[in-house]
Amino acid sequence: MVTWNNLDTLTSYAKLKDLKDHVDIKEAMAGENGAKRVAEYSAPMASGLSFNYAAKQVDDEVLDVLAELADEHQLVDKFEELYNGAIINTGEQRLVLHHLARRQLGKDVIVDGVNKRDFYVEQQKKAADFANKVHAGEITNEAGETFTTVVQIGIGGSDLGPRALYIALENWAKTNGCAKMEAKFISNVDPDDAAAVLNSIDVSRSLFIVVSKSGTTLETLTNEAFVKDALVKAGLNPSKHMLTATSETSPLAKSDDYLAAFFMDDFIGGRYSSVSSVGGVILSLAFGPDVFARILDGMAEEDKLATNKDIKANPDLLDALIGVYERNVQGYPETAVLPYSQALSRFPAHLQQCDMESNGKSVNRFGEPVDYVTGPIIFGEPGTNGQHSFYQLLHQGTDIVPLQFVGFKDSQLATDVVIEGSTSQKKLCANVAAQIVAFACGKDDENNNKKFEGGRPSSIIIGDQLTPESLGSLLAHFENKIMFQGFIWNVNSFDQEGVQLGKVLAKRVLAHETDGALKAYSDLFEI
Ligand SMILES: O=P(O)(O)OC[C@H]1O[C@](O)(CO)[C@@H](O)[C@@H]1O
Repeated sequence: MVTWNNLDTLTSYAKLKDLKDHVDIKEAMAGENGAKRVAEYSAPMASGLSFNYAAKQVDDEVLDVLAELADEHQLVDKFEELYNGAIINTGEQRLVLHHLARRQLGKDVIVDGVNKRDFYVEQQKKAADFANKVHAGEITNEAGETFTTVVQIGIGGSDLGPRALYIALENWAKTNGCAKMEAKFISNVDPDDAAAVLNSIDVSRSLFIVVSKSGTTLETLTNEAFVKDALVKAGLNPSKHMLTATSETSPLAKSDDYLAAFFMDDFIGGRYSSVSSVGGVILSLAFGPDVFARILDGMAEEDKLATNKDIKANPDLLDALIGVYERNVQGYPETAVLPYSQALSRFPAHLQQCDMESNGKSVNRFGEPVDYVTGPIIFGEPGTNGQHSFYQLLHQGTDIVPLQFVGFKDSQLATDVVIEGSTSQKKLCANVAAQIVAFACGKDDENNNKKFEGGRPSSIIIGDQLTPESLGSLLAHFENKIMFQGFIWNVNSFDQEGVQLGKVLAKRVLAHETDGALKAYSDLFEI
């Protein structure tokens, strides 16, 4: 049995606090010692990735105390409880089972007589069969033509993860002969979003997946109606073009308006649902079920590493612990995620939801206020574009922002040219290497304006190439990191009351049930 305690009750946390500013990264990363750290401070991840933390503000002494904290706080035992079906989501009294959708880990979890692993696998098979039939031309439009495009209608967790994964593999799939259908996404209730997507496709050859776990989200239901209207205006029968991915208890599940329905359940939170039916259907249609299965394999392999009690062999836990040291001991309020990979352009957006919706909490899992800071602000952009934007603040601003770089030795598409002695890929890699050292070591100058203090911590996840497997491992790494941080802060990372309030108020505005400031703002828009 594990015990759930606040971070500030731990002996190891008191010890950790004594290690504030213990490591001067500028000094640690200088000369041969820096080279030694790069070689030593590296934890293998799944799919050939590795987590290199040489430029983080840690040394063996800090790492030892972080290991003590992991033990004292029973972090790996808590993970075990989670995947074996304990009620970890205390706010909503729910199990947290997204790891089961990756088909591995733990005992069978039976709820109301249903084996949950079997349920998720069954839904994956259903999506695979459906996708295979669409690709084989066995499921067509009413004119007998094949479907060429699939459009996901969803928002938040029903959009960001699947979209980030699709973008990550879109061009890889084209180069590797596994691009089956083009995918598009409609999320915003701004009519320009749906209109722009509809204008860019042949609706008669398109499938639309209405993705909503609850089946009640205003934006998604509005966009569904928007698309149905376009189908009807084009003389098409919406029920021959629309699919749904939803929970079995949602209003969408009871409708006959869909060509097919795929299910998930309340035990997989929206932001952790990318490889449940929420992302599984569109990714299987876009790339084929085999590619989707490869993403799952990459996730499962990384999940296994997250069960290691040795923090140096558990990169997800180690990353989480270092992040807590930076947030709670060093007092850094943000973290930037900086992939040096254009294919990962939407990955930071997905992580923003995953991390901030999970750990942006002020009360512990029992509803009591906590006396320490919790989740950091997450933001990011792909490098090198970010370098020409907000890196100025990262290098010379008054706040220190810990950085999480991601980079690959090889490009995805293998189309490259040598210009002035190096390929574009080499230039990309040179930039990330240079940035890590520039942030850590800085640069002295007599002119203060040109002086870089350095001492700015970063880590890098590095791999050979972004493939379905490494993408899956990368996603699982961050999901697991966020989960471990939630355990450390003793918050419930699996509900999101903070985002529900806006939804309720918007409905009140539309129903004209407002007064005071809400009415005044509504009037500004003549609602
Ligand atoms: O899948 P649903 O039920 O439409 O919810 C969509 C999203 O709405 C939220 O509740 C808040 O935006 C997210 O957590 C969730 O991913």
